[in-house]
Amino acid sequence: MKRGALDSFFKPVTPKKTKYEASADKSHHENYPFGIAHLPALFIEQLGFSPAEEGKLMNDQLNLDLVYYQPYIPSSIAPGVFEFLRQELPFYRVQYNINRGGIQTLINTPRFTTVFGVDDTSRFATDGTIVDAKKGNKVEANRYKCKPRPIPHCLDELRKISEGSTGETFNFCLVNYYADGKDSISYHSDDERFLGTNPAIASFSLGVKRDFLMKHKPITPRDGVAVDEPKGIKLPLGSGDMVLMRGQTQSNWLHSIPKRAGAEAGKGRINITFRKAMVKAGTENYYQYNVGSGGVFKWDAEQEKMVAWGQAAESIETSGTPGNGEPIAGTKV
Ligand SMILES: O=C(O)CCC(=O)C(=O)O
Ligand SMILES: [Fe+2]
Repeated sequence: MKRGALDSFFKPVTPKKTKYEASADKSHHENYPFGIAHLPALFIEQLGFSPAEEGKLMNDQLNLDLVYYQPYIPSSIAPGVFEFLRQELPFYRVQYNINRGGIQTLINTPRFTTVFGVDDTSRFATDGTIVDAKKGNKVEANRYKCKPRPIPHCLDELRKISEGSTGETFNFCLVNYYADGKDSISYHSDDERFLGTNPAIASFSLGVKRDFLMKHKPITPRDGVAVDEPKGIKLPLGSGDMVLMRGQTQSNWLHSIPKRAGAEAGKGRINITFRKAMVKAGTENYYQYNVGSGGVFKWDAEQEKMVAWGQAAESIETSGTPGNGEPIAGTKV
């Protein structure tokens, strides 16, 4: 008898216990690669209508306006919500071309991403079709080059609670999955014109703790006199935490999740941001950089990693890139 067979005789294989009871109900849409499970009832119950802790206002620095909830999602369910979302959502590893000084460079987004929603000029009818937000009629076939899809139930529950507790409204949900310490997002601000002035962004963290760094944009000297920028900020975002960025924050501050080394570096983290895009350029941009034109990835609980879903892995590596060769505003590496 082979050793493996002997082992499994004495040690029955017990499937890894998940931290949540999967719901049989799923959200469906023609632009989802697969049905997306509803948020388990226990999580909805535990989330309630308000954050686990009251938010701390951080507005004592120049042009900074943050509310920091530590945590927002109760610690009793945060590990389960993390595991659930990592397991159930479709993810992408987007590649695109940029043109730097005449040289084409292929950019590999250093994290998994996914996105749901549509800008304020449109909405999804109950049958999943996109209709004009004002007139309510089916939108012209060429309104979008991308394939917008509604926010699935599991994320929409969180969106509704976030709207209630922040007084803001959101029509987009972007999700990042940082598989390990090598995944990151470089310094940027979410100040695209399609978000309008002073956009509010609710940003949730789940999984391993990662540092969220903020620094003020360079201040142009006034009357030839240099102005010192305020000192940088480091928020060690833990599972369940939420940061609401609003007011002048995006137009004046940059933020990043740097790569990290160390014991926790092998563990995953999910970031969920709710935003409000005003015009269709926002929809095109978000799908271009968070879905792209490559393959879908899904969490494999046995291999404990994201694996190519439903198509040959090679086609992901060789797929066309969404970039148009021009330097593109709003790219976030
Ligand atoms: O992962 C995070 O906390 C930040 C993500 C972020 O800044 C973004 O997606 O624009
Ligand atoms: Fe950001």
